[in-house]
Amino acid sequence: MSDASLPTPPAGGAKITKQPGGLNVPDRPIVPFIEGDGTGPDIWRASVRVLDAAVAKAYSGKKKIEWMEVLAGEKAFNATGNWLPDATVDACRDYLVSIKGPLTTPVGGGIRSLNVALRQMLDLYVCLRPVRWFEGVPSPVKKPGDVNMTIFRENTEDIYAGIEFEPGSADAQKVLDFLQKEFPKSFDKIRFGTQDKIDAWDKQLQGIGMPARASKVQVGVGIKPVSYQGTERLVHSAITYAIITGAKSVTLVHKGNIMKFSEGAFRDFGYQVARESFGAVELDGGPWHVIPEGKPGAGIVIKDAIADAFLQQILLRPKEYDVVATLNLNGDYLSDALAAQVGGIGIAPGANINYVTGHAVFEATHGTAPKYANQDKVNPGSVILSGEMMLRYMGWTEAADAIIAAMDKAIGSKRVTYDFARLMDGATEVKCSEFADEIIKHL
Ligand SMILES: NC(=O)C1=CN([C@@H]2O[C@H](COP(=O)(O)OP(=O)(O)OC[C@H]3O[C@@H](n4cnc5c(N)ncnc54)[C@H](OP(=O)(O)O)[C@@H]3O)[C@@H](O)[C@H]2O)C=CC1
Ligand SMILES: O=C(O)CCC(=O)C(=O)O
Ligand SMILES: [Mg+2]
Repeated sequence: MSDASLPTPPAGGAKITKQPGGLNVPDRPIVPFIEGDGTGPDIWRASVRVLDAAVAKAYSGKKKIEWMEVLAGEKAFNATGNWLPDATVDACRDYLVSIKGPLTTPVGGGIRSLNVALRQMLDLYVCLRPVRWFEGVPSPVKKPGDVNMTIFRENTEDIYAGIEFEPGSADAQKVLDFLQKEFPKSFDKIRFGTQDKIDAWDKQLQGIGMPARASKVQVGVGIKPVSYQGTERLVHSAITYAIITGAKSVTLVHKGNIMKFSEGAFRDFGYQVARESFGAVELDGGPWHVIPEGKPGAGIVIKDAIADAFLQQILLRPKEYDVVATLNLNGDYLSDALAAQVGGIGIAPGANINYVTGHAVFEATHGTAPKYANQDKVNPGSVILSGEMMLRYMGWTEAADAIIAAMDKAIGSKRVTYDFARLMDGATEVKCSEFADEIIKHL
């Protein structure tokens, strides 16, 4: 590990710590931040000014965040030769609460996702992504105000666990050989798992005039673990959140008709958690459940939906859903789709949280949007609202409320970044930094 990766704790700041029932937040907490790749630096520069201004205004200078930069992604690699230095992970662990910009992940080969790695290393099992509409934001749907959902995406399991074997590699062949020996019926379901099957297919192709090919076995294999404990902690968090916020329902979104023992298990585990931890009972013979009278959250319906149907339902009948609990990959797709319904991922915030240890890393739903890097152009709203979630998590609700109110007014002023301006009648396009100025003006 190079020394360049070691952060310098700001003098005068103190650590946030976990205490029973919540966090202990000093008046000058040290909060590590990762600037991010691509548009990350532009967005962070704009966002940090809004967060600081909101805190200064809300507490008249009595409270202040002491920011501590930690390196990850391209900036870390250039400075240290390491994409995700241990010192960065250690800082996020030691200081409990941190915030990050997006980090690039190459498609196919290359490094695995640093974003996913950080979530796994800190066991941040909930990816919390609230989706709401701000008055005036242009949207492709008729009634964007009907969308008010909170996604609880499982953050540590599923295909994102990263247990994958490269097509044509010796390891992939080992896995295929194991399946062939131990689970021959399952192996037989792999359409092109043996040379015989490939040759037979090539022959069919030649039958319709295609030239002969010398193709080999090349099967990429991924493993999709879904455990009871992983599901339990996610669904428990979602139902608890529904109780605290007075939500009407929690919907378990899965593709359990096809992936019976992974996504189907998620649904069954979810209902089990509802019954065993919250006393829910079957509604009209099941499978939906309801929390009965006399229990906290009485009346909350725990239901489920198959992911493909759910994606059309959220467009047609969004009012029927509020808290959503789902697996890692579904949650990834759903977050962007729902964000688009309320105006795009320019204002889609998120948090990765372990409610047991208190560790939390706040980050936008969007990625690095590399084509706009260093143009001071994109919407900083997602990171600003992720910061708002962070302030709320820290108990600094006055500052968080001030940001929401100012964001509302800034959007109302129609001085907005390109993503909104291109769809909003009578809007003036402003830069990323200028949109931050607009929010600060309304604090
Ligand atoms: N948590 C993380 O750090 C994440 C990282 N990534 C990584 O980011 C990289 C790029 O991913 P990509 O698939 O292009 O997805 P991105 O989310 O980075 O960008 C896709 C499109 O979304 C719009 N967009 C994104 N951010 C903003 C913003 N702040 N304001 C306004 N519009 C925005 C732009 O749309 P338009 O073109 O219409 O203007 C952009 O072209 C990949 O390496 C990916 O792995 C992706 C997601 C999350
Ligand atoms: O890690 C990445 O690069 C992408 C992750 C992602 O899309 C997400 O978490 O929403
Ligand atoms: Mg995503």
